[in-house]
Amino acid sequence: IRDIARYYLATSPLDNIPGPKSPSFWAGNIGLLFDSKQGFKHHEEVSKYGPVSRISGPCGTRALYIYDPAALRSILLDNQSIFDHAPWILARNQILFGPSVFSTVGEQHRRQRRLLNPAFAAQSLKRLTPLFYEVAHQLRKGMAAELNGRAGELDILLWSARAAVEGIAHGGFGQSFNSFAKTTDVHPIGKALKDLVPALTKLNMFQPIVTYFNQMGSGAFRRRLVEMAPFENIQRMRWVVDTMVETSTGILRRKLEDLRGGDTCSTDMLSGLLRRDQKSKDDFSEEELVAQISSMLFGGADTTSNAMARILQLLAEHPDAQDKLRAELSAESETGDIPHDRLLELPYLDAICRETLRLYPPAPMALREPSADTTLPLLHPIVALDGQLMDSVPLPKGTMIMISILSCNRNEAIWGEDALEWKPERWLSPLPDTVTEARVPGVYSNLLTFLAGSRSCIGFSFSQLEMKILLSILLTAFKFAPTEHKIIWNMGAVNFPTSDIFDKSARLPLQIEIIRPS
Ligand code: HEM
Repeated sequence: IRDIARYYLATSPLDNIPGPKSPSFWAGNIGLLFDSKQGFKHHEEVSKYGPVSRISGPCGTRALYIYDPAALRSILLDNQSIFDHAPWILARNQILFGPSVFSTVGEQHRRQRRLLNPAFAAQSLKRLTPLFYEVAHQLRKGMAAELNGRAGELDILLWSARAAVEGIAHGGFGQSFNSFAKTTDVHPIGKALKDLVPALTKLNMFQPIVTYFNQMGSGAFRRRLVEMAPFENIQRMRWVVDTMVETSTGILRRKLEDLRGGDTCSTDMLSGLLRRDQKSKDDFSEEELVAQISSMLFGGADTTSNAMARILQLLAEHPDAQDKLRAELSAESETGDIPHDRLLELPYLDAICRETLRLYPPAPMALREPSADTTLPLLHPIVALDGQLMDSVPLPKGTMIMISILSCNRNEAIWGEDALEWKPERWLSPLPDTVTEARVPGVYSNLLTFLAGSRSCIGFSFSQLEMKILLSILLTAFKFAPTEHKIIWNMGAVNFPTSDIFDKSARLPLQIEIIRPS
């Protein structure tokens, strides 16, 4: 209690940094920044205070909102050992996935990334090309069957989600969840992955106590507590986690059986990993392997499907861009699927992907917490509340940091006055000097979409290849147009669209015409 009183009564160097008023003591600005309806507007409001601003975390705690490139370099690259996930996020991820890259730190995290990296290297990904084409053709066939030879309206988010889950299943594990089958045969993992983020959001109020929960008694005792909890959302979450564990365990067992049975041909990532693993000294334990499988399922499904749906919506709204992309793809695919190397070279396809992932990053923010007092350098100095110019910000240990991927990618000081416009053409000529000079620490094209450093997205090239293959098949088979329904993009850990049809669940209707029958 004394520590809590001291925190609220003491002044902090952060009090001198300008920032917005807190809309609520309990949720602070963080609540609004994650709010599905008001989140985009609040990001815009907060970003106006500059590339670093003081915001409120839960229960009136001090937090920072950051999109200054030098500060981001310090957090994500130069001092990443002191900037990691907050303990409660690691504890939550441990419950959701087990000991995977999402929940481990330090040497264990580095070892896991070292073991996983070869599976995501360019040569390994190239071998996934036929597997992704198989998924893309299944997607095209499924959509064409649903349209039954006529133009009609389809929920493109649903079809993108099916393709993304199958992409991980085929490319990641050499298996299928029957996502394109009639509903009764579909594996429940698709629904579990779709339910995970909404269920987590509804459990937000329990998140700060999750660290203590993880320290209570044995695993069996904690499991019993969860089973007895009289909350629908906790029971929904239990079903999601159980489904992920059962599915991942099943995937691993089947794969091990195949390899013991002499399978030397499978090119999926898990086969490659297990073949190498048999020779490695510090290889994964079975528990770690199951945890990585669950993490790949989660990390790769929702992000990629929402990104795909966004690209198709933009193409529907920009028929000129759609025609131009179709012309580029059609010219290359007259004799069949576009070969891997050629596909990655296509300039307009690449520009469409980069521009969409710049303006609409599917995961718009990331949270971090320094484990020691430190100072953040700034590329763009700010004027403090006492009138002084600050070119660095003192940062007390334990401060919640919101890295705004969204505001960094939309920063007009870097991208120019047209930063808020969707302009694929900007990628077809050299980028402005302000972009290169800013040295944004992203692993992808001066963008923060896939973050940077030791916790950058391990699947970013995987998702690029998968999306390009899906687009190459869809654009040459169908024409996309908007419907009369209004589409709203909602803020969240991963942004998602809803429309005014029936209810408020995630969907994105588009009008689709078949232009090349299979
Ligand atoms: C458009 C698609 C994707 C986007 C925008 C995206 C974005 C991100 C971001 C921003 C992070 C960092 C989160 C944080 O530390 O707070 C991340 C981490 C991660 N992503 Fe992705 N991702 C995408 C696709 C994928 C795919 C396809 C996979 C797997 C096949 C994947 C697996 C992961 C994993 C395992 C991590 C955790 C890495 C670590 O902590 O070491 N992601 N992703």
